[in-house]
Amino acid sequence: MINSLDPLFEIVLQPLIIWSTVRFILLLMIVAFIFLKCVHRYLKWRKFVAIIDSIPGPPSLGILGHAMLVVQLDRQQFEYGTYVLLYQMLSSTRIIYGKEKICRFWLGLRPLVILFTPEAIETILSSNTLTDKATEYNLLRPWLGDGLVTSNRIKWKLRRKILTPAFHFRILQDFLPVINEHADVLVHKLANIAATRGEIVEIMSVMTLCTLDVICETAMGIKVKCQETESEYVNALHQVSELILFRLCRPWFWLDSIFFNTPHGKRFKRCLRTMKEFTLKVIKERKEDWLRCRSKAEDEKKDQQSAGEGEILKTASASDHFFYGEKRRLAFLDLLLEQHLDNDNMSIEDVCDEVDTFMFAGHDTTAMGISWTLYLLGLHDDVQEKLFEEIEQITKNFKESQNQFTIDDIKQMKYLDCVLKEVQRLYPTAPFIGREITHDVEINGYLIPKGTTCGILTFLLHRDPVTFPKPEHFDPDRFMPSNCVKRHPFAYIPFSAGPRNCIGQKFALLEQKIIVANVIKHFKVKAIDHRDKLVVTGEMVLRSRNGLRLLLTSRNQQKETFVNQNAYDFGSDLTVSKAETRNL
Ligand code: HEM
Repeated sequence: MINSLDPLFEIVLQPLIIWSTVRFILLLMIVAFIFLKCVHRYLKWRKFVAIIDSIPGPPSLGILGHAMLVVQLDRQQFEYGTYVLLYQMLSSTRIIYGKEKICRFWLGLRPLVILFTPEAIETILSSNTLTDKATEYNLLRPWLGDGLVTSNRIKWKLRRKILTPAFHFRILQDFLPVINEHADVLVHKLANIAATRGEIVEIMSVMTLCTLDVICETAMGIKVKCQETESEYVNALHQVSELILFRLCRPWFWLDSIFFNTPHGKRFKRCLRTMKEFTLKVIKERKEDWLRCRSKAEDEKKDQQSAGEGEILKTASASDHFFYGEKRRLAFLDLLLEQHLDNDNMSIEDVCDEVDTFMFAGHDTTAMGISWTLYLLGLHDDVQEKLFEEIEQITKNFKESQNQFTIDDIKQMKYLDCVLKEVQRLYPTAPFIGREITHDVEINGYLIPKGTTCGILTFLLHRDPVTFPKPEHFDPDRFMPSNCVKRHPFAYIPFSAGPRNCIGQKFALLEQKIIVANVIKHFKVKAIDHRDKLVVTGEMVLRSRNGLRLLLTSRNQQKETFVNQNAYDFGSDLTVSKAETRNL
């Protein structure tokens, strides 16, 4: 019997047994490999946690990190939201960790290292290899996609190269009439509000609409008249920025599949749709103009070619008609469209990402810069009067037909320059700059390992009592050239520094100067609330959650004919902001 099974055993069963054994050994090896990999990962993670925990910071709760703090703060039901409390806690980091000059937190499994001294910040910002934005910026991606603020590495480098010419001084100079025009509309609007509303104005909401008008017409080449009609875009923008912060401090909402199925996520999507519709409209209108002008230029070219070679030289100006036009204006959006339509360097999605990015970065920032400036001027009468004298001195020399500030006038606004700088010191529009640590670095004797988020708090940096004695004191003279000589180059960085500094800073200064000069020329401003009454919070930009209220008085009632002039129609409802202070 056994003998009859032998061939069967040899032919069928033996290979089966061998194969099963091999499979078992292979499986064992795979399991052992996965196990060892997990152990390796775990040991690596333990080492990483040990390194991070050697940096001074509050004790945390394992994988929840400091997220439990958010849950505890949520229970306080603070009127202006948990994020405000968190921000105020971060802003007091120096009180506890001032000696160590560094502090770390855990956002779930992500370590966040906070820096607030010039030397430490220089190490990060001056590096050509640490240019990636922090992973947390990914929360902006559903909105800003891969635009200049959020993109990294090759994409960012290429975009930065393409977009830099749009902010050339010669081009900015051509924007002066547009900025002056919108400042004029603003002055009329403020006069109207003052006349019909008992003169108290919440300035942030008014200013946001003005700067949105400016960015749309200068950078996008489109008149949107936000100052004269209500803007759904601005309301949606406020909600989106609040929701991003809501999400940021709750790591359990970082997964899209979870967040977008919550009521907050659904509201985020609705607001995003409103904003995208607005930017798409802007792009569509300009693209149609662009195509119309291009075909017109091509027709002219053909006509001139058939007329003879001598005429061909003229074609350049014909095709440039649109870009430079009679007013010599090259909108930033045209540059994008040129890359999209002519050079195939950008898809239409890329254009949308950049438009969304610049619409946001180009208006909310300057709106806050101007609002904080007017607010602080409203608290410091002496500074306001000195500034008014400077402006008077300039306008006294206006030629007879001149009613706008020119580039030479702006160059003379030296005191205003100091005022704007001091405002950005105390209330930096961008209060937080985040970088991804992509290779180990050493700061203040502590190793910051790859995979850490580095947070630069300009709000704290600018309050360093060594660099800025009596840091809470508002004193524009700090920025007189002779007082800046010995200052560390990274002690004051409202526009960031190094390769990823603000591309729009010259634009921002120009716009802020023209608008502030126009307002102060026409009104005396007085702040209603003292600084300790403000609920200051570092959202995407630094704002006061309970507003910045100003009392406006016309400087010369007799001369001011605009008050009841109705030169501009602002609609029946002058309530321009529906800023929601939802308790997130
Ligand atoms: C008072 C006004 C402004 C302030 C204080 C400001 C500040 C800043 C800061 C601090 C950064 C670096 C952010 C980071 O690294 O996370 C930045 C980047 C940027 N800003 Fe501004 N900004 C202002 C106005 C503007 C304007 C008017 C525009 C456009 C017209 C603009 C466009 C940008 C862009 C595109 C970036 C990203 C640059 C890059 O990563 O290469 N900003 N800004």
